[in-house]
Amino acid sequence: MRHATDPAAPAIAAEGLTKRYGEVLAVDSLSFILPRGATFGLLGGNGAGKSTTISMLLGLLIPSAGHVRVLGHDMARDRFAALARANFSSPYIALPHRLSVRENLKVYAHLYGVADAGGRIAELAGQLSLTELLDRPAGDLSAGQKTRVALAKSLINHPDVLLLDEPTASLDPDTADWVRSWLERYRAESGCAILLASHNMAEVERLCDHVLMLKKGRLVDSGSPSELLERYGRDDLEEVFLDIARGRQAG
Ligand SMILES: Nc1ncnc2c1ncn2[C@@H]1O[C@H](COP(=O)(O)OP(=O)(O)OP(=O)(O)O)[C@@H](O)[C@H]1O
Repeated sequence: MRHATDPAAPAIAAEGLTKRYGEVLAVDSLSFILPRGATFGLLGGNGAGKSTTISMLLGLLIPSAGHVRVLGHDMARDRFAALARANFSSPYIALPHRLSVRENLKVYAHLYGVADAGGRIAELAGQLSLTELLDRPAGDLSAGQKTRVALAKSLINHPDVLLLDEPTASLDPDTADWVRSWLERYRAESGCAILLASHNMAEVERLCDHVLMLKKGRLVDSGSPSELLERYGRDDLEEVFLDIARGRQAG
């Protein structure tokens, strides 16, 4: 049965979230709460469990143990109500290549039941400088252009919760900066909660209110960027990341 979304519920509440692949404990008892309107960074080295976590939060992977609530909905029992109000972007998910950008966005608009699909696509294309690309096949776009299309796809349903896996991974520095400014503005205007997995520490420092540091699937530290800098006695988050990755203790 679908339940109405509880406006007081946090965007995401994960409790004891665990994923085991045979011998590999990809995510190990991860608990956190992402409040409405906040931006959290999910950090960790290669294989730390970021993508596995995001997949479980979206209900694409069933946890081996633990629970996730998105906007108050238990993802094990009531995930469609949550998914209608959430969205995601990942560089690992390719859009159908032969469809044009517009056709791709239309498919997603219909999947999410967007009332004025054409209007919403035109609006996002204007905001994300995609208007000239709308009638090109998605497969012909450059990596950076595909990233902007993926971002448009992730916003098609005006989500309340946005999961972004490496949103600026293949963008040149100028376009990446533009996307970061855009995300900052979007969050301020929409009140959307964002969970951002990134290897770019400057990006995390700029966009995130709070950072979750994963190592081998475990949450090894967390705090606001400024709290982490102070705790480790560092000047930038990249140095904190290296301290944690290399097992150095906080100051
Ligand atoms: N389908 C799978 N089968 C077996 N092991 C898997 C599977 N998917 C992920 N893993 C393992 O789970 C662990 C976490 O992987 P995950 O992709 O979540 O890490 P990540 O933090 O997203 O890494 P990266 O930064 O490299 O993208 C890794 O040890 C990985 O090898």
